[in-house]
Amino acid sequence: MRRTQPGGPGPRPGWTMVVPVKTLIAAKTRLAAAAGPHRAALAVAIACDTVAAALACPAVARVVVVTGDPVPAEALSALGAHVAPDPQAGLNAALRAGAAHALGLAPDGPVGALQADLPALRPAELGVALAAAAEFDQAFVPDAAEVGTTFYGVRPGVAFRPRFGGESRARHLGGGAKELTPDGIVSVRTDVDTPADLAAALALGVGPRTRAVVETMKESPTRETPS
Ligand SMILES: Nc1nc2c(ncn2[C@@H]2O[C@H](COP(=O)(O)OP(=O)(O)OP(=O)(O)O)[C@@H](O)[C@H]2O)c(=O)[nH]1
Ligand SMILES: C=C(OP(=O)(O)O)C(=O)O
Repeated sequence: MRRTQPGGPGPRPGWTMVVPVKTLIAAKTRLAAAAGPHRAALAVAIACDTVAAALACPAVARVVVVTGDPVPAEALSALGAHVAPDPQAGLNAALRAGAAHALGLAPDGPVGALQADLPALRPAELGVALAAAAEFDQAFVPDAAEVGTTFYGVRPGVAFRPRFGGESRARHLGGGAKELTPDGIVSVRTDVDTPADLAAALALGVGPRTRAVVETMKESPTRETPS
């Protein structure tokens, strides 16, 4: 989906959000025991709720999903995301490929990387984070545990240098990005990797797709989620 400025030609100014989505066979392994046969469906649902919330944020002009898997590619493209191929060289390479794709779509816009595992994401809270990020050349939002990162973004014209993976908060700080922890962005920081994270996101309120898969997990713990 390509949004245009009301009354004006060309792409709407605003953030291009790059969202990386792993091949499903390798996704959400820390939820394998909890999700059983629903693990892949849960990964897709979480990514869909994340992308739907990002697309509903007025500061976001478009979302570029980077994935090598046709299943999330189809589901996320149906929501209105662009899809770029995964170079299959790890998370940061995928994000850099997505950012290059983003610059092809909107050469003068800010570019952000957003994790795909934020099922409780609220568009207004993402808007607070993006407004704060726009004040700095490079900025990031640490995850709730203050170990990893859920968002990293750069102003137009600034080199996009994501340093995700493991203890990425420290690497983003070391790379000179401004850490953003304003009030009112808890949903931007609530990433879901473990069963405890999923419980925290459910307490906050997840999107409808994640909610539906979690309900199926409770009702049919051993039967695969119907597609
Ligand atoms: N396109 C792409 N996305 C990736 C890659 N590695 C990780 N991701 C995504 O980056 C985010 C963080 O990934 P991880 O925490 O490493 O993986 P996960 O599937 O969420 O969880 P675990 O399997 O439990 O580690 C998620 O949005 C993943 O889908 C990659 O090589 N390519
Ligand atoms: C990849 C990261 O996180 P996680 O593995 O916790 O999703 C990160 O925080 O950089």
